[in-house]
Amino acid sequence: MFDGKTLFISGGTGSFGNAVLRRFLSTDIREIRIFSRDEKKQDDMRRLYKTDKIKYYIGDVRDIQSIKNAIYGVDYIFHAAALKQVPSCEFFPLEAVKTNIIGTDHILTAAIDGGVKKVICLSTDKAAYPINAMGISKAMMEKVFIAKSKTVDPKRCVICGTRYGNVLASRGSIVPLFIEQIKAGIPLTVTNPDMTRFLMSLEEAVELVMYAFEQGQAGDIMVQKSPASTIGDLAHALLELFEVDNEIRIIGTRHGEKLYETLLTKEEYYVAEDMGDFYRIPADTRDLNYDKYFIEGNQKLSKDDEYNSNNTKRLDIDQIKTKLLELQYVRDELNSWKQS
Ligand SMILES: O=c1ccn([C@@H]2O[C@H](COP(=O)(O)OP(=O)(O)O[C@H]3O[C@H](CO)[C@@H](O)[C@H](O)[C@H]3O)[C@@H](O)[C@H]2O)c(=O)[nH]1
Repeated sequence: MFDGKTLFISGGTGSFGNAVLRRFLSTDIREIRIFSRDEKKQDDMRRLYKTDKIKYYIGDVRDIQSIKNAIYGVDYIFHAAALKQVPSCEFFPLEAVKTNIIGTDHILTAAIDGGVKKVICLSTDKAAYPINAMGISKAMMEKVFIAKSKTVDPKRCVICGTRYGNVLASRGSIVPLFIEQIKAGIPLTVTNPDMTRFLMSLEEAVELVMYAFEQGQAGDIMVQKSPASTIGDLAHALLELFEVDNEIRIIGTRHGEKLYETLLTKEEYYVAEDMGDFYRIPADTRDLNYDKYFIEGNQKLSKDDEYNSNNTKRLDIDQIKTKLLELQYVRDELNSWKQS
């Protein structure tokens, strides 16, 4: 489906963008446009990939003109640009509003005007029952793309999204931090050992976006069924893999953190379509004339549960080790550790 097509990735210099590139570079895709703010990271990628298939665009989703300048001839968009760190968004919530909410509207407006055929917006479990500024801004982002998807004929442009949990070993996340601490011989800083998180690999995150690309209809949010672990078990799994016994230091929950994450709220679980390895949360297609719809009320709501990191499949320490060893990054770190 991507043969001869041009794909635009906002926030394309991040872990997700690089994983998409690894998947597409050997295909017959015509062009991949990396759109981001950071010229240094773009330059690093230019040197790494050394291919004409990738074109680099400096711009910011906060500035719609910079998107318009880069969107001519684009067929599809993966919209990954975001402020994604929970603690920093807690201190700078307006920055999250500007990038995650208004930036998404800019991407969608430019996409519709520019004749883009499909846009996949990446969201997070933290958008479900959100309690922190990052999650609240992502929840609003979802509302923005669902509303926007109704303003355009899907034959012209389909707008949909994905929601996923913690991506193992993504930049700035807990696995690289624990590995750095192990290598430095210092205590592993665990916020709360009983906290649970959904665990996905980067490849699974790309798989979910590809699934949304193939199956997503206007306004859909696609969710991948994922296992979870406690943070305490994750720390122990890494200690066992590296065969070390660093102290585990409990540092307490950080600003805006939840004890567990939700991928489907109770209300969504009720309407979601089970698609095997995935759930599809369809957009509510009713209009504002609610009196037409009174018989469609959600009478069954109370009997169904939500889908969260406490009630999904829980990995034990051995299973976490197996999952970690699937990651090239962990294997590389482990090899260089064993050689040193
Ligand atoms: O020193 C630390 C830092 C974090 N944690 C814990 O590790 C887990 C994961 O933390 P982190 O890797 O920082 O990710 P999250 O804050 O859960 O957020 C990530 O995962 C989300 C999906 O849930 C994405 O939306 C975010 O962009 C991404 O940063 C959490 O339970 C933290 O409490 C520790 O135990 N010790």
